[in-house]
Amino acid sequence: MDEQSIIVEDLVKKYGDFIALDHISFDVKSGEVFGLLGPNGAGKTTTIKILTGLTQPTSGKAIVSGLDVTQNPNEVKRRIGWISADVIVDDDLSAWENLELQGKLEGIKDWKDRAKQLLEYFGIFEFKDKQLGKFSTGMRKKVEISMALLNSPDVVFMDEPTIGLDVSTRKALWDIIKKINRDFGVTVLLTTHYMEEADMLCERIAIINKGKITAVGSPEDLKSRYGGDVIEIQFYGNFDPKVFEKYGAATIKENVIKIKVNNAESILVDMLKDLSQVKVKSLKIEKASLDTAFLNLTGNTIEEEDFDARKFYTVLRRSRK
Ligand SMILES: Nc1ncnc2c1ncn2[C@@H]1O[C@H](COP(=O)(O)OP(=O)(O)OP(=O)(O)O)[C@@H](O)[C@H]1O
Repeated sequence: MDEQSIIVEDLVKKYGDFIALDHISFDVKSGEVFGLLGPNGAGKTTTIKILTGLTQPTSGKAIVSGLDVTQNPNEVKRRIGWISADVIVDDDLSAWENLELQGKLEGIKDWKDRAKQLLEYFGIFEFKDKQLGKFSTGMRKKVEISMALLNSPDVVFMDEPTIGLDVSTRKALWDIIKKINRDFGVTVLLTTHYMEEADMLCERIAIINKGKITAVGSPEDLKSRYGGDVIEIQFYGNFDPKVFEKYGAATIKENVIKIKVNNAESILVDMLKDLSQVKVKSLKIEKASLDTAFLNLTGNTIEEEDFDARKFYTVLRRSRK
């Protein structure tokens, strides 16, 4: 299936003079898990807000599930689900009451059957009357996803779905996202600033930085196009760099040379003869990663300081309640 669930064309969003989205374009195929990967302030949330009809673009086109969001925001809202730290779930209500509220607010006639089906699917139906605030983080996420799937959406938007989660809950959530994508045929657009998450979860990724999309492709594609492997050789004593510089762009520091190549394994085979002429202390291969692709594309890494404290504490507060 190659039909597109989301089409973004030349989208611009300005807040006063500030350009939050600078002519971005990408599309998401039906049934795909697609990721917007970028640091804080890149424009990920702004993109989701436009696609979910929460804010208007300054210019450009945004089509979701065949409809222009700016012209049919309410119909689009009926066809999508949304999960984010800002989505309101009430910790004082039970899982069932939260679903009921969602069902009634959205005017979903068969909400009861659907809610039962979803809670059973996630294996938490027996806890339906338990107060949401008493759920574990993992179970709570299942309720949040059930709420997003209640209206049988075509597309689910997830804004930083795993922010603030511990590693094992994060990985469990990746499995759930993959499973709902497969079992319900739902298209998923998620935002993340975790490289590993984008790599593990997304069929395709758009790298977004300072309001611009710098590349779109599968993780493998981006790694091979922009990542590059690195061969690091440490020598005993002096060596002639020219012998190794011919294999790729090299950086030399004391008795260590790092050579950037496309495919380290095949280059090493060619290099064997040269290596046999010198005394090698150690040899290391660093395979291409999304980190190196991101660095090469944007000139920056997604640093820890990039971490969004506001969202993190929202999640933390909830999980503690
Ligand atoms: N209502 C607003 N008024 C002014 N500037 C805004 C507004 N909303 C967002 N911005 C700015 O637009 C830029 C993009 O913000 P956005 O929230 O889309 O980024 P993001 O990639 O989702 O990062 P985050 O994870 O921090 O939300 C940021 O520099 C932000 O400060």
